[in-house]
Amino acid sequence: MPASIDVVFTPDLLPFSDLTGKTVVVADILRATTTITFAVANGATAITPVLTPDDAFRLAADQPNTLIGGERGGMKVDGFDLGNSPREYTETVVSGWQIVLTTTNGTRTLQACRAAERVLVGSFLNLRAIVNRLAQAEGELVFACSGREGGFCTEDTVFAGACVAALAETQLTDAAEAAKILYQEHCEDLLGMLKNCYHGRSLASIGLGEDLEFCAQMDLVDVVPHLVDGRIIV
Ligand SMILES: O=C(O)[C@H](CS(=O)(=O)O)OP(=O)(O)O
Ligand SMILES: [Mg+2]
Repeated sequence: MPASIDVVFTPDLLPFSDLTGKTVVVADILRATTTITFAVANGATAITPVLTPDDAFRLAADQPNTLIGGERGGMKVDGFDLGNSPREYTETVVSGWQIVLTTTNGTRTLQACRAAERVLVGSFLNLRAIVNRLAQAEGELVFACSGREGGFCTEDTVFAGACVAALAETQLTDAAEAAKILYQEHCEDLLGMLKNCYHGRSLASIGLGEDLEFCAQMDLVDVVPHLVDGRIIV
């Protein structure tokens, strides 16, 4: 069991946390870490998070068997193979392919956590698998919420709180305690929480409401994606 748990609400707060030697779980429920989880569960060989579309085009140009995915403003970038909807990342589409991914919030958070000892990728889709892995971890555990354009978001914090609630008997920071309370407020209706939160309403307004139902699914897959040398693998 981890010795302590902290929750960092936005990537802008990460520079104030020394991640050295710690286990970090990155959360971007809407939608990057849900998409990554589903893609690797469906056989994507690796996912490389990058900051910009230009970085993505440059990196993919050097590598065979590579798809480029991600969004800006929630929509697929011109010239990309895939957007940031997890529903696009089916076995038929991604099995055997590596993916270069850039999104507004999630890939930025993944990049910001590289100093950590280990970086895991969490979502409701693999919550049970993440909790089982963390129950065997020692040392300090940090949940890095991706938030939205530097601000707080409910859905990532609720996910962190769900994990905190499952990891009993661990010392919690005030932020981890607050995340647990927010989860307890929403645990009976995760889909309702996704439909009501700012990001969920914004995705629905651009025709991506079906993603909310997808991202609310609990324990759909049994994988723990993790970052190794800048690439996410299982
Ligand atoms: O694609 C998403 O859902 C968001 C984009 S935005 O914040 O809605 O513009 O990106 P993510 O990095 O997955 O939060
Ligand atoms: Mg997000």
